[in-house]
Amino acid sequence: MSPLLEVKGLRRDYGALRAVDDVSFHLEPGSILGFIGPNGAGKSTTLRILATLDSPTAGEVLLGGHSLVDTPDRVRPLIGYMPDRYGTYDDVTVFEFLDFFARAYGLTGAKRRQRVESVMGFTGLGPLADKLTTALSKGMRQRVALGRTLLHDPQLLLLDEPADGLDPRARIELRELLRALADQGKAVIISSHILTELAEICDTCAIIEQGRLLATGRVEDILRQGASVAAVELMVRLAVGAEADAAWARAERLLLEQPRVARVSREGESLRVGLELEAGAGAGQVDAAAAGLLSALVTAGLPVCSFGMRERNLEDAFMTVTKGRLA
Ligand SMILES: Nc1ncnc2c1ncn2[C@@H]1O[C@H](COP(=O)(O)OP(=O)(O)OP(=O)(O)O)[C@@H](O)[C@H]1O
Repeated sequence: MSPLLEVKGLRRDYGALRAVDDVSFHLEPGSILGFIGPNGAGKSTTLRILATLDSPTAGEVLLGGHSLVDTPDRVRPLIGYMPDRYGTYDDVTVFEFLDFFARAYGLTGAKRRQRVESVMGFTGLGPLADKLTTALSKGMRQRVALGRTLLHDPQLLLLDEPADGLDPRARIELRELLRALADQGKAVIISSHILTELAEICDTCAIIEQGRLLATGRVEDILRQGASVAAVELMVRLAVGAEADAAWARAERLLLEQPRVARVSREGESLRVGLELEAGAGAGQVDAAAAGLLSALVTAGLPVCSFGMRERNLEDAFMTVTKGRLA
């Protein structure tokens, strides 16, 4: 299948700052690309350029074979862009809001009504048609924003941090909507720093840091790229109250002093540890490294109450690809 979108050597300078630096990737119809990076990595700038709202300093973007830079008017009907801050207007209902934007897209008469109703049906907003947009929950406002993006039936969806601030249920629902859109043949780019969310929804992902793409490819391949890190999770019973923070900091320091420990992050009462191994290390070497770590921790007096290997996730791969500099 030929790519719907081809991004070649994209660059964007703001004065001396290079916000996007030689970014290249492509996207096929029906696929979902996760655009992963920390704050300030260049995700929004890239998406704004793809939405024709900003111009690149250098590079080329082709959408359906047409240049986005030279012929923006030609490609705009193919693009649906949802910015990270989406506004709704006071005193308008869900129907009025969508109908207003459908008019702005040039839809008229029965076709407009049919499109608005179809979008409300798809996003599950039908029962809320007469509700004021300001009275909706964040998850529902998010759907209104997504609905607005879909009114003109675009081929490429650019969604900037759409899962940000949503509760787990709203995220799952968003994921299902995006999957359905991909099944309809639309190409989707979704940016986020919620890595675990992206792993479940995306076919491919691109990891960006300081404007540069560090890795692109299928999620499974990216996971494999960092395969020289094994993930261990351990629970420790530490002091509570005033002493707690110091006790956790001591535990993290102790872990980081151990050979092969590449990184440590705290998740509730657990510590997640990345163990660095030789490329291609077998199960025996992983087990030996884990046993060595457990023995050292117990000897050092850390009250470990559970210890086990965990499946690697996109976060582990991200940490490997970025060498943990972004932790
Ligand atoms: N209009 C602008 N003028 C000057 N610098 C800008 C402008 N827009 C973005 N930048 C800078 O470019 C870099 C990339 O910003 P960008 O918003 O693309 O990052 P991001 O990955 O989307 O991060 P976030 O999740 O925080 O939005 C940052 O250093 C930012 O300060």
